[in-house]
Amino acid sequence: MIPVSVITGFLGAGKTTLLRQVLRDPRWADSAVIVNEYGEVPLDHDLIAASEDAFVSVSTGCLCCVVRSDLIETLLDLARRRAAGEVQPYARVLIETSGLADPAPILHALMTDERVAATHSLASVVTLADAVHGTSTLARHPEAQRQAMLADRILLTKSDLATDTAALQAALQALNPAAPQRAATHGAVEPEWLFTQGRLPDFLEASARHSAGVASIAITREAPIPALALTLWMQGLAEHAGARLLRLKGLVALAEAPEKPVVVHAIQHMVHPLEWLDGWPTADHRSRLVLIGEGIPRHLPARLLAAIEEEVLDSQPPDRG
Ligand SMILES: Nc1nc2c(ncn2[C@@H]2O[C@H](COP(=O)(O)OP(=O)(O)OP(=O)(O)O)[C@@H](O)[C@H]2O)c(=O)[nH]1
Repeated sequence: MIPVSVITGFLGAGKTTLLRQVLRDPRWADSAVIVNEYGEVPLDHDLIAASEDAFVSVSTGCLCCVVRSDLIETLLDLARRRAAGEVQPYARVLIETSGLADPAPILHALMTDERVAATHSLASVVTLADAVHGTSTLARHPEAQRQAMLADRILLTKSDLATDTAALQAALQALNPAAPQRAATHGAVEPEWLFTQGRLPDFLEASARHSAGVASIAITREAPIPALALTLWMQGLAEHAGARLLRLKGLVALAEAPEKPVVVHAIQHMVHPLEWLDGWPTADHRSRLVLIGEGIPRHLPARLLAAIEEEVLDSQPPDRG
Protein backbone atom coordinates (compact mmCIF):
# COMPACT_ATOMS: atom_id res chain seq x y z
CA MET A 1 0.00 0.00 0.00
CA ILE A 2 1.31 3.42 -0.92
CA PRO A 3 0.49 5.97 1.78
CA VAL A 4 -1.17 9.14 0.55
CA SER A 5 -1.31 12.37 2.51
CA VAL A 6 -3.40 15.36 1.55
CA ILE A 7 -2.13 18.86 2.27
CA THR A 8 -4.84 21.44 2.30
CA GLY A 9 -5.25 25.01 3.52
CA PHE A 10 -6.67 28.22 2.17
CA LEU A 11 -5.11 30.20 -0.66
CA GLY A 12 -1.63 31.30 0.26
CA ALA A 13 -1.53 29.46 3.56
CA GLY A 14 1.92 28.09 2.76
CA LYS A 15 1.26 24.66 1.25
CA THR A 16 3.89 24.90 -1.47
CA THR A 17 6.39 26.34 1.00
CA LEU A 18 5.81 23.38 3.29
CA LEU A 19 6.18 20.87 0.46
CA ARG A 20 9.43 22.38 -0.69
CA GLN A 21 10.76 22.24 2.85
CA VAL A 22 9.67 18.63 3.33
CA LEU A 23 11.26 17.52 0.06
CA ARG A 24 14.54 19.07 1.11
CA ASP A 25 14.78 16.49 3.87
CA PRO A 26 16.64 13.54 2.34
CA ARG A 27 14.41 11.08 4.19
CA TRP A 28 11.32 12.57 2.55
CA ALA A 29 12.74 13.34 -0.88
CA ASP A 30 11.41 10.00 -2.15
CA SER A 31 7.88 11.36 -2.18
CA ALA A 32 5.76 11.73 -5.27
CA VAL A 33 3.94 15.02 -5.28
CA ILE A 34 0.68 15.87 -6.97
CA VAL A 35 -0.31 19.49 -7.02
CA ASN A 36 -3.92 20.25 -7.64
CA GLU A 37 -4.19 23.84 -8.80
CA TYR A 38 -6.95 25.95 -10.17
CA GLY A 39 -6.30 27.93 -13.27
CA GLU A 40 -4.39 27.63 -16.45
CA VAL A 41 -0.88 28.21 -15.21
CA PRO A 42 0.56 25.44 -13.10
CA LEU A 43 2.75 27.69 -11.03
CA ASP A 44 3.28 25.49 -8.00
CA HIS A 45 4.44 22.75 -10.31
CA ASP A 46 7.27 24.89 -11.51
CA LEU A 47 8.09 26.16 -8.06
CA ILE A 48 8.47 22.69 -6.65
CA ALA A 49 10.03 21.12 -9.72
CA ALA A 50 12.55 23.93 -9.98
CA SER A 51 13.81 23.35 -6.52
CA GLU A 52 13.52 19.63 -5.94
CA ASP A 53 14.21 16.33 -7.53
CA ALA A 54 10.78 14.87 -6.97
CA PHE A 55 8.02 13.96 -9.34
CA VAL A 56 5.28 16.44 -9.69
CA SER A 57 2.13 15.93 -11.65
CA VAL A 58 -0.38 18.64 -11.98
CA SER A 59 -4.04 18.47 -12.59
CA THR A 60 -5.85 21.68 -13.29
CA GLY A 61 -9.50 22.41 -13.38
CA CYS A 62 -12.17 24.39 -11.68
CA LEU A 63 -15.01 22.01 -10.98
CA CYS A 64 -14.69 19.53 -8.18
CA CYS A 65 -15.54 16.62 -10.42
CA VAL A 66 -12.94 17.60 -12.99
CA VAL A 67 -10.31 18.02 -10.33
CA ARG A 68 -11.36 14.78 -8.78
CA SER A 69 -11.15 12.61 -11.87
CA ASP A 70 -7.92 14.28 -12.97
CA LEU A 71 -6.47 13.60 -9.57
CA ILE A 72 -7.46 9.95 -9.51
CA GLU A 73 -6.15 9.38 -13.02
CA THR A 74 -2.92 11.17 -12.15
CA LEU A 75 -2.49 9.04 -9.06
CA LEU A 76 -3.18 5.81 -10.91
CA ASP A 77 -0.93 6.77 -13.79
CA LEU A 78 1.90 7.46 -11.35
CA ALA A 79 1.34 4.09 -9.70
CA ARG A 80 1.40 2.36 -13.09
CA ARG A 81 4.67 4.04 -13.95
CA ARG A 82 6.08 3.15 -10.56
CA ALA A 83 5.12 -0.51 -11.03
CA ALA A 84 6.63 -0.52 -14.52
CA GLY A 85 9.89 0.89 -13.20
CA GLU A 86 9.48 4.07 -15.23
CA VAL A 87 9.79 6.29 -12.18
CA GLN A 88 11.70 5.84 -8.95
CA PRO A 89 9.88 3.65 -6.44
CA TYR A 90 8.55 6.56 -4.41
CA ALA A 91 7.61 5.81 -0.83
CA ARG A 92 4.49 7.93 -0.55
CA VAL A 93 2.33 10.45 -2.34
CA LEU A 94 1.77 13.97 -1.08
CA ILE A 95 -1.17 15.79 -2.64
CA GLU A 96 -1.43 19.56 -2.41
CA THR A 97 -5.01 20.62 -2.96
CA SER A 98 -6.10 23.91 -4.36
CA GLY A 99 -6.56 26.54 -1.66
CA LEU A 100 -10.18 26.92 -2.68
CA ALA A 101 -11.02 23.24 -2.50
CA ASP A 102 -13.31 21.65 -0.01
CA PRO A 103 -11.19 18.56 0.61
CA ALA A 104 -14.18 16.26 1.17
CA PRO A 105 -14.82 15.36 -2.50
CA ILE A 106 -11.11 14.71 -2.98
CA LEU A 107 -10.99 12.47 0.09
CA HIS A 108 -14.13 10.72 -1.08
CA ALA A 109 -12.59 10.06 -4.43
CA LEU A 110 -9.41 8.71 -2.84
CA MET A 111 -11.31 6.46 -0.53
CA THR A 112 -13.97 5.16 -2.84
CA ASP A 113 -12.20 4.56 -6.11
CA GLU A 114 -11.57 0.83 -6.04
CA ARG A 115 -8.47 1.05 -8.18
CA VAL A 116 -6.95 3.59 -5.79
CA ALA A 117 -8.02 1.70 -2.68
CA ALA A 118 -6.37 -1.47 -3.97
CA THR A 119 -2.94 0.13 -3.95
CA HIS A 120 -3.11 3.24 -1.75
CA SER A 121 -4.07 4.08 1.81
CA LEU A 122 -4.92 7.50 3.19
CA ALA A 123 -2.23 8.35 5.75
CA SER A 124 -3.22 11.83 6.86
CA VAL A 125 -4.98 15.06 6.07
CA VAL A 126 -2.87 18.07 7.00
CA THR A 127 -4.49 21.49 7.06
CA LEU A 128 -2.48 24.70 7.06
CA ALA A 129 -3.87 27.84 8.63
CA ASP A 130 -2.22 31.17 8.04
CA ALA A 131 -1.51 32.89 11.37
CA VAL A 132 -1.97 36.31 9.78
CA HIS A 133 -5.20 35.85 7.84
CA GLY A 134 -6.51 32.62 9.28
CA THR A 135 -9.15 34.02 11.61
CA SER A 136 -10.82 36.20 9.00
CA THR A 137 -10.48 33.49 6.35
CA LEU A 138 -12.27 31.04 8.60
CA ALA A 139 -15.02 33.54 9.28
CA ARG A 140 -15.59 34.27 5.60
CA HIS A 141 -14.95 31.07 3.70
CA PRO A 142 -16.81 27.83 4.29
CA GLU A 143 -14.11 25.99 2.31
CA ALA A 144 -11.55 27.03 4.94
CA GLN A 145 -13.84 25.75 7.69
CA ARG A 146 -14.23 22.42 5.91
CA GLN A 147 -10.49 22.18 5.50
CA ALA A 148 -10.07 22.64 9.25
CA MET A 149 -12.85 20.20 10.13
CA LEU A 150 -11.42 17.40 8.04
CA ALA A 151 -7.84 17.72 9.28
CA ASP A 152 -5.91 15.10 11.17
CA ARG A 153 -3.26 17.67 12.02
CA ILE A 154 -3.33 21.45 11.78
CA LEU A 155 -0.22 23.48 11.07
CA LEU A 156 -0.26 27.17 11.88
CA THR A 157 1.94 28.86 9.30
CA LYS A 158 3.61 32.28 9.28
CA SER A 159 3.83 32.40 13.04
CA ASP A 160 6.81 34.70 12.53
CA LEU A 161 4.42 37.32 11.20
CA ALA A 162 1.77 37.17 13.92
CA THR A 163 2.22 38.02 17.56
CA ASP A 164 -1.00 36.54 18.86
CA THR A 165 -2.45 33.35 17.46
CA ALA A 166 -4.74 32.54 20.38
CA ALA A 167 -7.95 33.55 18.56
CA LEU A 168 -7.05 31.49 15.50
CA GLN A 169 -6.10 28.48 17.61
CA ALA A 170 -9.38 28.71 19.48
CA ALA A 171 -11.39 28.98 16.25
CA LEU A 172 -9.62 25.94 14.82
CA GLN A 173 -10.04 24.04 18.05
CA ALA A 174 -13.76 24.80 18.01
CA LEU A 175 -14.09 23.46 14.48
CA ASN A 176 -11.92 20.42 15.08
CA PRO A 177 -11.20 19.69 18.74
CA ALA A 178 -9.50 16.43 17.88
CA ALA A 179 -6.78 17.66 15.54
CA PRO A 180 -3.51 18.53 17.25
CA GLN A 181 -2.12 21.96 16.30
CA ARG A 182 1.43 23.07 15.85
CA ALA A 183 3.03 26.30 14.67
CA ALA A 184 5.80 26.51 12.10
CA THR A 185 7.65 29.10 10.10
CA HIS A 186 8.39 28.48 6.43
CA GLY A 187 7.35 24.87 6.72
CA ALA A 188 9.93 23.98 9.35
CA VAL A 189 8.24 21.05 11.05
CA GLU A 190 9.12 17.38 11.33
CA PRO A 191 7.46 15.65 8.39
CA GLU A 192 6.85 12.62 10.63
CA TRP A 193 4.38 14.66 12.63
CA LEU A 194 2.45 15.55 9.51
CA PHE A 195 2.48 12.44 7.39
CA THR A 196 3.06 9.37 9.50
CA GLN A 197 0.20 6.96 9.76
CA GLY A 198 -0.90 5.64 13.09
CA ARG A 199 -1.11 8.95 14.91
CA LEU A 200 -4.66 7.98 15.61
CA PRO A 201 -4.29 8.13 19.40
CA ASP A 202 -3.79 11.91 19.18
CA PHE A 203 -7.08 12.16 17.43
CA LEU A 204 -8.81 9.69 19.64
CA GLU A 205 -7.66 11.08 22.94
CA ALA A 206 -8.98 14.55 22.31
CA SER A 207 -12.01 15.22 24.43
CA ALA A 208 -15.40 15.55 22.88
CA ARG A 209 -16.62 19.11 22.65
CA HIS A 210 -19.42 21.06 21.09
CA SER A 211 -19.07 24.01 18.79
CA ALA A 212 -21.52 25.81 16.54
CA GLY A 213 -23.39 22.77 15.30
CA VAL A 214 -20.28 20.64 14.98
CA ALA A 215 -19.52 18.15 17.68
CA SER A 216 -16.94 15.53 18.32
CA ILE A 217 -18.34 12.41 19.91
CA ALA A 218 -16.07 9.78 21.41
CA ILE A 219 -16.81 6.15 22.24
CA THR A 220 -14.47 4.01 24.32
CA ARG A 221 -14.93 0.26 24.82
CA GLU A 222 -13.10 -2.15 27.10
CA ALA A 223 -14.48 -5.33 25.53
CA PRO A 224 -13.63 -6.21 21.93
CA ILE A 225 -16.40 -5.60 19.42
CA PRO A 226 -17.63 -8.37 17.08
CA ALA A 227 -16.70 -7.55 13.48
CA LEU A 228 -20.30 -7.92 12.37
CA ALA A 229 -21.48 -5.43 15.01
CA LEU A 230 -18.89 -2.90 13.87
CA THR A 231 -19.93 -3.26 10.24
CA LEU A 232 -23.63 -2.98 11.03
CA TRP A 233 -22.97 0.02 13.27
CA MET A 234 -21.14 1.87 10.53
CA GLN A 235 -23.96 1.12 8.10
CA GLY A 236 -26.52 2.26 10.66
CA LEU A 237 -24.62 5.47 11.31
CA ALA A 238 -24.39 6.21 7.62
CA GLU A 239 -28.17 5.73 7.35
CA HIS A 240 -28.98 7.87 10.38
CA ALA A 241 -26.40 10.59 10.03
CA GLY A 242 -25.73 10.68 6.28
CA ALA A 243 -23.86 13.78 5.24
CA ARG A 244 -23.97 15.12 8.80
CA LEU A 245 -21.21 12.69 9.65
CA LEU A 246 -18.09 14.58 8.59
CA ARG A 247 -15.44 12.23 9.87
CA LEU A 248 -15.22 8.93 11.71
CA LYS A 249 -11.99 7.47 12.96
CA GLY A 250 -11.28 4.63 15.24
CA LEU A 251 -8.93 2.05 16.54
CA VAL A 252 -10.95 -1.04 17.35
CA ALA A 253 -10.28 -4.39 18.99
CA LEU A 254 -12.37 -6.89 17.07
CA ALA A 255 -13.58 -9.89 19.04
CA GLU A 256 -12.17 -12.15 16.31
CA ALA A 257 -8.58 -10.84 16.65
CA PRO A 258 -8.26 -8.39 19.55
CA GLU A 259 -4.46 -8.31 19.46
CA LYS A 260 -4.48 -6.73 16.02
CA PRO A 261 -6.52 -3.53 16.08
CA VAL A 262 -8.32 -2.33 12.99
CA VAL A 263 -8.27 1.23 11.85
CA VAL A 264 -11.70 2.55 10.97
CA HIS A 265 -11.77 5.54 8.74
CA ALA A 266 -14.69 7.32 7.09
CA ILE A 267 -15.31 10.68 5.54
CA GLN A 268 -18.97 11.55 5.59
CA HIS A 269 -20.93 8.43 4.65
CA MET A 270 -18.07 6.82 2.73
CA VAL A 271 -16.31 4.16 4.71
CA HIS A 272 -12.72 3.27 3.93
CA PRO A 273 -11.88 -0.45 3.89
CA LEU A 274 -10.77 -1.59 7.34
CA GLU A 275 -7.04 -1.70 7.85
CA TRP A 276 -5.37 -4.10 10.28
CA LEU A 277 -2.35 -2.97 12.28
CA ASP A 278 0.27 -5.52 13.35
CA GLY A 279 -0.22 -4.51 16.95
CA TRP A 280 -1.44 -1.74 19.23
CA PRO A 281 0.47 1.53 18.88
CA THR A 282 0.32 2.23 22.64
CA ALA A 283 -0.37 0.37 25.88
CA ASP A 284 -4.01 1.40 25.65
CA HIS A 285 -5.83 -1.54 24.05
CA ARG A 286 -9.35 -0.22 24.38
CA SER A 287 -11.46 0.33 21.30
CA ARG A 288 -11.80 4.03 20.64
CA LEU A 289 -14.02 5.66 18.06
CA VAL A 290 -14.38 9.35 17.40
CA LEU A 291 -16.99 10.98 15.21
CA ILE A 292 -17.14 14.55 14.08
CA GLY A 293 -20.57 15.49 12.94
CA GLU A 294 -23.04 18.28 12.51
CA GLY A 295 -26.16 17.92 14.61
CA ILE A 296 -25.79 14.23 15.42
CA PRO A 297 -27.52 13.48 18.73
CA ARG A 298 -24.73 13.01 21.28
CA HIS A 299 -25.80 9.61 22.55
CA LEU A 300 -26.94 8.16 19.23
CA PRO A 301 -23.65 6.54 18.15
CA ALA A 302 -22.97 4.79 21.49
CA ARG A 303 -26.56 3.62 21.91
CA LEU A 304 -26.71 2.34 18.38
CA LEU A 305 -23.48 0.41 18.89
CA ALA A 306 -24.70 -1.08 22.18
CA ALA A 307 -28.00 -2.18 20.62
CA ILE A 308 -26.33 -3.77 17.62
CA GLU A 309 -23.72 -5.52 19.75
CA GLU A 310 -26.40 -7.00 21.95
CA GLU A 311 -28.31 -8.17 18.90
CA VAL A 312 -25.22 -9.74 17.34
CA LEU A 313 -24.15 -11.47 20.57
CA ASP A 314 -27.68 -12.78 21.14
CA SER A 315 -27.85 -14.27 17.67
CA GLN A 316 -24.58 -16.19 18.02
CA PRO A 317 -24.84 -19.96 18.47
CA PRO A 318 -24.61 -20.91 22.18
CA ASP A 319 -21.30 -22.80 21.79
CA ARG A 320 -19.64 -19.61 20.50
CA GLY A 321 -21.39 -17.08 22.65
N1 LIG B 1 6.87 35.04 6.65
C1 LIG B 1 6.43 33.87 6.25
N2 LIG B 1 6.01 33.70 4.97
C2 LIG B 1 5.57 32.49 4.60
C3 LIG B 1 5.53 31.38 5.49
N3 LIG B 1 5.02 30.31 4.83
C4 LIG B 1 4.77 30.74 3.56
N4 LIG B 1 5.09 32.04 3.42
C5 LIG B 1 4.93 32.88 2.23
O1 LIG B 1 3.55 32.96 1.91
C6 LIG B 1 3.37 33.06 0.52
C7 LIG B 1 2.41 31.98 0.04
O2 LIG B 1 3.02 30.73 0.28
P1 LIG B 1 2.72 29.45 -0.62
O3 LIG B 1 3.56 28.37 -0.06
O4 LIG B 1 2.85 29.77 -2.05
O5 LIG B 1 1.20 29.24 -0.27
P2 LIG B 1 0.19 28.18 -0.94
O6 LIG B 1 -0.70 27.75 0.16
O7 LIG B 1 0.93 27.14 -1.68
O8 LIG B 1 -0.57 29.14 -1.94
P3 LIG B 1 -1.70 28.72 -3.06
O9 LIG B 1 -1.10 27.61 -3.86
O10 LIG B 1 -1.88 29.97 -3.83
O11 LIG B 1 -2.92 28.37 -2.32
C8 LIG B 1 4.76 32.92 -0.09
O12 LIG B 1 5.22 34.21 -0.34
C9 LIG B 1 5.58 32.27 1.01
O13 LIG B 1 6.94 32.61 0.94
C10 LIG B 1 5.98 31.60 6.86
O14 LIG B 1 5.95 30.71 7.72
N5 LIG B 1 6.41 32.86 7.14
